[in-house]
Amino acid sequence: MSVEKLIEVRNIDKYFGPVKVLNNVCLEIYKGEVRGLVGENGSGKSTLSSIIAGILQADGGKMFLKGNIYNPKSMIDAQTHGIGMVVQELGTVSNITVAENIFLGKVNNFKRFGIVDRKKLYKSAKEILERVGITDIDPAIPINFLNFEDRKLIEFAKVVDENLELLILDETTTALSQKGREIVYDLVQKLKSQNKSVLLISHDLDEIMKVCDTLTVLRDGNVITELPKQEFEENKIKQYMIGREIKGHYYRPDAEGSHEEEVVLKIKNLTTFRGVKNLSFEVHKGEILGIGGLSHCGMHELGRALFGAEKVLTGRVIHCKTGQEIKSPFAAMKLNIGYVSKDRDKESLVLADSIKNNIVAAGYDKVTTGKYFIFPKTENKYVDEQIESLRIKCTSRNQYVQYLSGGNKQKVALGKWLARDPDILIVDCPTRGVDVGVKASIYQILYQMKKEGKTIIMISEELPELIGMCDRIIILKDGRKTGEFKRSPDLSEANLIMCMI
Ligand SMILES: Nc1ncnc2c1ncn2[C@@H]1O[C@H](COP(=O)(O)OP(=O)(O)OP(=O)(O)O)[C@@H](O)[C@H]1O
Repeated sequence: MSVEKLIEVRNIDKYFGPVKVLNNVCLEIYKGEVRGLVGENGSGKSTLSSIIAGILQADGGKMFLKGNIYNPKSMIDAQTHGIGMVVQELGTVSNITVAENIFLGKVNNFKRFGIVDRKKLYKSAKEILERVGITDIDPAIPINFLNFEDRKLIEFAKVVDENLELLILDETTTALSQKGREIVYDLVQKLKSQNKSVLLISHDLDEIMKVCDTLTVLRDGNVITELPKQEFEENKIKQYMIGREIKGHYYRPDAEGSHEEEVVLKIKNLTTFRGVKNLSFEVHKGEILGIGGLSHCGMHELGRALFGAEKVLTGRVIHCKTGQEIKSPFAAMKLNIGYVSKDRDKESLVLADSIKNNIVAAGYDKVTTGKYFIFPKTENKYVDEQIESLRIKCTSRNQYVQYLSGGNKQKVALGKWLARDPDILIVDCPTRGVDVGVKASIYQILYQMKKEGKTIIMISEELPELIGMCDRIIILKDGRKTGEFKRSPDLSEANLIMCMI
């Protein structure tokens, strides 16, 4: 890290309507520095980084880039100044190719005699992909063919060009599996060695402590402290973030697995259109079953198939109590099965609607009195219980979900199903983007559900979460089961990884 200052953010204020979300924020990033930015959900991290990346404009304060006033009017303007950001949710455009996404707005540069030279376009895109370490994605395919993780990686390729001086990563790694994360960490190291800078937003404190040189903690829009690497200490950082100590167990406290005898779901020779290949297993009442693996292992498709939302080629998912086959989300919901998708903005939430309507959407039968009546009081209580227990940071239950921070959106996606109290809950990356305090509460809620005899199927890319919470873990590779582990104090990440690669 050099002593040359790249960017200085001085006394930045930001309001959304009457609400002040950044208050007099100051931040400096030096050349070759990897700076972490942490804070609770809704503390202002994305807002601050969006201002630096030209996506939002500040209401007060100044920014300087290499000593000169810096006031980007748009993301493209920021990029021409060497500042690129990978946003929290999907930043790619559907229905066009990977290459067209990479060269969005610049495809005309590949025109010869009025026609786009596709060969040249794909070749250039391939070079860019390789530059960031992505070798297995064909630039000519429509981006819709890729899963969430690969689409996220394409965004890296888009922002990392020779011009880049500061790369901002907003909660990107939690959307990635281990392989994707390694690509990102390698890239961060490469940029650092070239004296370029990185601003890394993450709720994964292990990652922050490993990757960053310095750290800024935000709370309620205020900078609480700045720490150099030698002062990084997990508990201290958590305390700065949430202003109190996290007491009790983070994961569940018991060391041995347990569940009832009763089998609630039977999966028989399941093969889906994408991902899953000839998979058979059973899930029990009162069990937390973990499903893990690398990004393309089929675990996300499996989650969708268990909820009847994925095209099944052969095999069956059977609800044992009724003997019914689960063939659609409607059938699954009638059997009191819930599902939280990894792709929360597209599959779990209606962004242009209120928190209240999103949470009630899965539970109309729970708030209806008699056959037809919904009393506002009952409905509001149903929603407010989730807002309180998950500490959803919002102006009111009527606030539109699109105006919530990423982590708070995730809480709404989860609250929608927790409120319904399902007998079987399938959660795909349940704590993605959620801060450490709420993460602990979510784990407690899931453990409590298990103790009440509910079944939870937890699909996760976070191995500590699987080890910490599950009674049993199934590992998939190329859509097939390659390992199965019972809960044990001796179980390590290395045991699981052996079956993943
Ligand atoms: N467009 C918007 N309109 C109104 N309020 C907004 C808007 N965008 C963000 N907010 C609010 O600003 C506050 C800060 O949000 P921000 O996304 O910066 O938080 P964050 O620290 O990045 O959170 P997370 O860890 O959950 O991603 C939140 O209370 C959020 O609801």
